Amino acid sequence: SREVHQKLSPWICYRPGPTPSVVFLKTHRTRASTVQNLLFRMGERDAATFPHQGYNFNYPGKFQSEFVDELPSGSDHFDIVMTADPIFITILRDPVHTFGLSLLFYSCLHSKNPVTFDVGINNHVWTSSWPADLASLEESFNLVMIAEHFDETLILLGALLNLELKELAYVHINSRAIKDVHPLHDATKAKIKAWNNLDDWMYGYFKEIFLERVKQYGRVRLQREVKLLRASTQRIRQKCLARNGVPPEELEDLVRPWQTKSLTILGYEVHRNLTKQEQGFCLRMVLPEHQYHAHLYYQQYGRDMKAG
Ligand SMILES: Nc1ncnc2c1ncn2[C@@H]1O[C@H](COP(=O)(O)OS(=O)(=O)O)[C@@H](OP(=O)(O)O)[C@H]1O
Repeated sequence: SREVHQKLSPWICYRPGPTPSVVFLKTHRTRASTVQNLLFRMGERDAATFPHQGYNFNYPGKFQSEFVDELPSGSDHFDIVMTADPIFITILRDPVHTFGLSLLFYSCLHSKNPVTFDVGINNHVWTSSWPADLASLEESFNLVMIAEHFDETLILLGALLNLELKELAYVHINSRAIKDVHPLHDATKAKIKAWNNLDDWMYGYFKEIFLERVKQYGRVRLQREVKLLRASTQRIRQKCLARNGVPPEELEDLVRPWQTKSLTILGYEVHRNLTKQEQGFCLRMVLPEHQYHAHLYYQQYGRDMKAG
């Protein structure tokens, strides 16, 4: 909205050079909002165009380029959805941890193999086309991040998109309040795994590929860079954050995450004694996704996003 936009506008710093075109497939409860936040920051840096259709492109319907119905003047669907050689990225997490959470979050969610559904392959039963489907997914995606190795995959993302350490700094977006975190018993974990056998299989497949990528990159080099990333992120968090894990009622509208009926989602408060430039950076790092969408929309179209 205009208000969000006005509070955020001082930060923009375009970077010269070619700007990559990126497609990020956002899976559910996989730490994807945290990745999305840094991709939004990168897009702003590059004055990129973002497609919008509400907040979620009609999910759980399939994505269609026609959804991107409001285009900046002078562009057409082809420009926006099909730019040459986009970089495809997604993130997966062990289904044991995402499954129950997804159901709590989205009552409309497909109840079996929700992540397989998210990536667009048959999520009901194993069919003989499954191995080929996975292979073609692997071919389509330049990087499948693995949430359990978040910082390691972030380094791979940084290498792919040519991002600096500062641009990879993050806070955990969409964290649940501790009262809403219930550890699972082993028997429940086994049941979830069996119920979501396709998600589990896909996760295992891409985890192997990730480990292979790590080998190619160089384990020692990766660990060294992860250490640097953690130190830099730590410094940035100290500089930016006045408070972590703040309940919604104590946050101003700008930084209050969207809440669900069953879960409390926590947010962050940014220090007040920052320069305008620093404040622009720090606010963006903690900005919940709805506010960030609204800001990008306003920036692109010069008007507020329609409700709904
Ligand atoms: N970097 C990093 N490390 C560890 N955990 C992280 C990280 N980033 C996000 N999170 C946790 O990811 C959960 C939210 O996932 P999503 O952003 O995919 O959720 S959503 O579907 O978009 O709502 C949510 O998990 P829970 O707090 O367990 O619910 C976030 O706290």
